[in-house]
Amino acid sequence: MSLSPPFWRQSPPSLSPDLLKQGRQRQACLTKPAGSLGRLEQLAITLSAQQQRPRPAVDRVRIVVFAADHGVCAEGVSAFPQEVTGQMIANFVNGGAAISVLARHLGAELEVVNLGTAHPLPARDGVVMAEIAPGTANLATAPAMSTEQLQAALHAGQAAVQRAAEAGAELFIGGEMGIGNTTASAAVACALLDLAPESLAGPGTGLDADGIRRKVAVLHRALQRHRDTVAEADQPLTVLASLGGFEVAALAGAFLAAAQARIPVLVDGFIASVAALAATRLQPGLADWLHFAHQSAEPGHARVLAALDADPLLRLDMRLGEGSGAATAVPLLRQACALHNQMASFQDAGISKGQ
Ligand SMILES: O=C(O)c1ccc[n+]([C@@H]2O[C@H](COP(=O)([O-])O)[C@@H](O)[C@H]2O)c1
Ligand SMILES: Cc1cc2nc[nH]c2cc1C
Repeated sequence: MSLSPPFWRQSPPSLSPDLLKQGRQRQACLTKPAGSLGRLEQLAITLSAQQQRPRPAVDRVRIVVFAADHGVCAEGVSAFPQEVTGQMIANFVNGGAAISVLARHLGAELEVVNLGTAHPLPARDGVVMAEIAPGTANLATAPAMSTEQLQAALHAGQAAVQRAAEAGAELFIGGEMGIGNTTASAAVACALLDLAPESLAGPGTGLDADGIRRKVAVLHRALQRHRDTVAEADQPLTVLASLGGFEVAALAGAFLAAAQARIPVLVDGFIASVAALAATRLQPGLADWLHFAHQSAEPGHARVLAALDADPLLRLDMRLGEGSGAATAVPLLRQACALHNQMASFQDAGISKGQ
């Protein structure tokens, strides 16, 4: 009996050249000068090929917020205390968080997945309990997680996508919540991109200049501590295990699983983009399935987007996480689809075509 490889070893499907061509042809006959709807045109064409339908739609949007704590908080790398992660889980399901408001506004489904908080929380309605451990280990002094924990996080991402697919999701947004996760994400990006901590560490939730210097020093120590392991062959996975967070790994798993389920992904801010970077290093074909919603105010995000060759749709100086930047870009995707699907053609409207 041959065992199939784990889902993160399977390449995502490629986009149908026929549907891409059909989409381009449709855009060319709509009543507008060619190219005049700018990036909205390609957005609709790509969504059409991703969804394998000539008339794409993003009416059913699934937002999943993966939450977890980080041992590296012991180094004083965040402006906020660790208990905020658990407190925000309650806020998400009580409807008071920014992403709760945005999800309601969009008519999107919001799911919260608890991957493990420092002070374990009781089970409650509206929270998927998928605790791996009460947070990661301190990545400055030890591997953030074991291989088994990494695999559990990847599978938690896949399971969330399976629930989204069963609910008929037409677009997947992966959000995150984890005090300390800009340090873990910066560490992962430094290792994957071979960049110095100075170019990827930023204020996160609001560190001052002294705080950022401390964060940079912690990142230097972490990269030194893990330098032999992260140079190994299976790099994206060892980097995620050594330096990442449960929610970062779950996002990477979710993005890969979404592509395999042919669900387009709208990527949020710095942390989500680092997860996308690790996942595309594992499976380069994932890039065809990702739309980048915004450029966060977290300074390292620009570097990560450049490495992904991504030009995000919005620059609003947001730096919240939770999937909030991605949710903010959903109306653009909806408008791109409405224009593609509903505009009259030159022929139908009896309008003369240009050259
Ligand atoms: O998405 C972003 O670009 C982003 C930028 C800065 C901070 N965050 C959020 O802030 C938290 C991490 O910040 P910190 O300072 O605790 O590392 C975490 O819950 C993220 O969702 C998110
Ligand atoms: C209040 C608060 C809300 C958040 N949402 C995502 N990260 C966050 C960090 C803090 C501190």
